Amino acid sequence: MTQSLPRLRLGTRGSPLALWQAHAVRDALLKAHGWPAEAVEIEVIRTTGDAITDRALSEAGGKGLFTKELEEALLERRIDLAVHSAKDMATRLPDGLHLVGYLPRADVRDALILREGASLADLKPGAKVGTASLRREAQLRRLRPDLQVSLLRGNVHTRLAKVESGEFDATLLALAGLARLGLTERISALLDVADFLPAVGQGAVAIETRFGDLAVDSLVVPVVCPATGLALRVERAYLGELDGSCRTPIGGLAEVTGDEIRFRGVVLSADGTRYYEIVRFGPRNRALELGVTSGREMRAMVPPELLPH
Ligand SMILES: NCc1[nH]cc(CCC(=O)O)c1CC(=O)O
Repeated sequence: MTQSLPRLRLGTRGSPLALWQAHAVRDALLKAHGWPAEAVEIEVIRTTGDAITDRALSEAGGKGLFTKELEEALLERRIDLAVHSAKDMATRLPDGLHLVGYLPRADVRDALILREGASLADLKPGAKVGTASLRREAQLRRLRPDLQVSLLRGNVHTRLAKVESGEFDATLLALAGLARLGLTERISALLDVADFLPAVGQGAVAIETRFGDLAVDSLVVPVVCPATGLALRVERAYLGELDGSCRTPIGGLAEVTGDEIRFRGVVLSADGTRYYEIVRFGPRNRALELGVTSGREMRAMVPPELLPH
C-alpha cells in the first residue's frame, strides 16, 4: 500500500543557530513518522533582525524582529511551520498563529566566556564585558558593579571573536546556543540560575503554525515536549504581564517536577542596583494562572518607571 507523503515546508532564519534548530525539528519529524528526507523541506527566510547588527535590538524594536517575515510566510501559506528560538518570540503572536509546542528544552543557563581566567571572580575591576542583553547586563552589574559592561551585538561567532581579539575581556551567551554550534569548549564558567536567571524561553526551540491548521498540528504534536510546553506557558504568561519589548531587564524560569511547577522571576534596574524577585509554586493544571499571577505580583512590587505601561 502506498500512502501519499506529506510535504511540510519548514521556515527558518538562516543563521547557523537557526539552521541547527530547524534541522533538529526536521529530524525529529522524520524520525517520529518514519518519513524519508523529502517529506520536510527547509526554507530559509531573512528577517529584519538579521539585517540589524549595529544597534541593540531593544532600541530597534525588540522582539518580533526575528520572527516577522517568518510569520508573514506562515499566514501567506508559503510555509507550514516556523521554527524559532523561544526566547526571541514576542509574548503576543499575530492573529491566526500559535505556538503548537517546543522541542525538549536544553540546559537553560548562561555561560561566561573569558579571554583569560576561569570564573567571574577572575575578571579584574574595570574589565570590559560585552553583551547585547539588558538582562545579562543588569544581572552582571548587580554581581560585579566594578565591571565595564557595554554593547556587543552580532552572531555568536562574532562575539566570540571579539573576546579572542582582546576587544572585550568577556562575554555572556546562552549555553544552549553554544552547545548547538559545537562551541562549548569556549566556555569558562556556567552561571548558576540562583544568581543569574535566564531569559524567558531560553534553551527552548519553538514551533509556530497557523491556528486551527489541524492537518499540520497533528503531524507536529508527536515531537513536542509537554513539560517544556508547561514551563513556557508559565514563563510567557509572566512576561506578557510585564513587558514583551525587551526594554526591561527581566529573567524568568519555570521548572516542572512531577505535578508541581516552581516559578522564579526577577526584574532589575538597568544598572543592577535595584532587584526584585518572586518565587511561586503551582500545580501543572494551573500553569497559565501561575504565570499571570507571578507577573501581576511582580508588577505590583516594581517601581512603575522600570516597566512600560
Ligand atoms: N538572542 C539570540 C539567541 N536566541 C536564542 C539563543 C540561544 C539558544 C536558546 O536560548 O535556545 C540566542 C543566543 C544567545 O542568547 O546566546
